[in-house]
Amino acid sequence: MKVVKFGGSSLASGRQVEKVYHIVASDPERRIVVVSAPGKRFSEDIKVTDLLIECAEKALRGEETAPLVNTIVGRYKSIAEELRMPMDVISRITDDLLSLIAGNKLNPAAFIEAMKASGEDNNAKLVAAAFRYKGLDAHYVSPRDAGLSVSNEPGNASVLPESYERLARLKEEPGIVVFPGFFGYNTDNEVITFSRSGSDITGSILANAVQAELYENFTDVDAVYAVNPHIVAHPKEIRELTYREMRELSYCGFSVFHDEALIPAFRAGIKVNVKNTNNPEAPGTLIMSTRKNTDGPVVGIASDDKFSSIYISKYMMNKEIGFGRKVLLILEDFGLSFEHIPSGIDDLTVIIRQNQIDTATEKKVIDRMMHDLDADEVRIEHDLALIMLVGEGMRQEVGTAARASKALAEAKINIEMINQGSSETSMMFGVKEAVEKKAVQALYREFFGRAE
Ligand SMILES: Nc1ncnc2c1ncn2[C@@H]1O[C@H](COP(=O)(O)OP(=O)(O)O)[C@@H](O)[C@H]1O
Ligand SMILES: N[C@@H](CC(=O)OP(=O)(O)O)C(=O)O
Repeated sequence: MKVVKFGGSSLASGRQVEKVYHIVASDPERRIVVVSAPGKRFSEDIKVTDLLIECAEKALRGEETAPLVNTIVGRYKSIAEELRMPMDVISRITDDLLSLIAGNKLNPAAFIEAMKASGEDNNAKLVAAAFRYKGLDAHYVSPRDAGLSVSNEPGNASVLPESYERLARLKEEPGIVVFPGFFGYNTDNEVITFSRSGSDITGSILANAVQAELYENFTDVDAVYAVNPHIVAHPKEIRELTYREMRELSYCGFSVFHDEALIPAFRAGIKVNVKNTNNPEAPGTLIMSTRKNTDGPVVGIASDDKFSSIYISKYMMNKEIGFGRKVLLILEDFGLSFEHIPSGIDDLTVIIRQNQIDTATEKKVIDRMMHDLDADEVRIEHDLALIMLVGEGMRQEVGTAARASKALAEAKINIEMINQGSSETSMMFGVKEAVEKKAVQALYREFFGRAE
């Protein structure tokens, strides 16, 4: 049995749903189909999830929502029309959306969650109806009925371990199960979503639960490329990746597969195959525990922006037992999670995601650090980009850092900081956001040669 997930780009129009139908119908092992909400049909288009968030916010402010409801329902309707399906499913989707909007708004976060999740929920109903209409024995299954319980963290849920045993029963379902991605239910039976792009996570959880032979993740590119195709045109396709490599890469910008979606598949030893809905014959990228390393030290280069660094300097810091603990305690008190902490003898830098800290908190953090740590200097800088060189092969090969630094120096890029992960499968370079693309392009040339 295979679990197959189709992203928003694969379900954005009737033509796309038609392709999805053929992919599912062509392999009887494709028995569990996880779907996202309809995504973008062209680059300026708006994802249904974003339309739903806007609609929920308007409803909370008491503003007119009818035009947005029309646009959202119109997205589903145009899919059904393109497929020449009966329209009864569209009436049910319209009723569902209208009753959600008219529903309880006492808890605004819960209201937004339910609206957001309806994108996937209604699309699963539509896709199941489309499959049936085209002759497949398919039916929608609700995450509530299937027992997908998640932590009570709106927009950032994690699956609860007890879900797996219940979800394993999906194996026994007759025909093809169409399951909405992106959300589960908390213990109070309220809808809670994963973080954005989280339908990948649902697919991985189901693959683990039913012990699938493969988790196929269908998107709109032929493979995971060695670098973001928006930064380097026609980059090299990656054939094989380890779970660890993919997690590092997706955490730092490879948006093609969600970093949190690796863990459930990894725990059950299920291979993940990233494939293209528009070119299903292409082999795609296989993600697994180990791979033959024939590609040199670096398999991929990822980058992400909007990081801040908190620089802390204190003479003789190296001798002060408990200094690191005090720094971490301050971060914890302010609810700040950190990404990296490169350190020297008398200083250390904490890298955090910028969206966690506003100007007022920034001042409080600096004051608290100056006071509690008795620091000589505490300074916060913003607008940093992190670039990750990733590859299991780096462990065996000497000189990767030197090659990377030389490539950046030749491109006249100043390196703000360097950090090598203790697993030795990744190396991080911090640069100013303004030179992020140039830096990634220089590193790509160094490790992969010119793009075709
Ligand atoms: N290294 C990479 N390899 C492939 N695609 C990438 C990479 N980095 C970023 N992307 C982007 O990820 C997109 C696919 O992810 P996403 O839009 O979330 O798809 P879906 O709608 O299928 O969930 C690609 O179209 C591409 O623009
Ligand atoms: N629709 C949700 C969840 C998701 O996974 O979408 P996509 O497969 O289009 O990335 C989002 O936009 O976040």
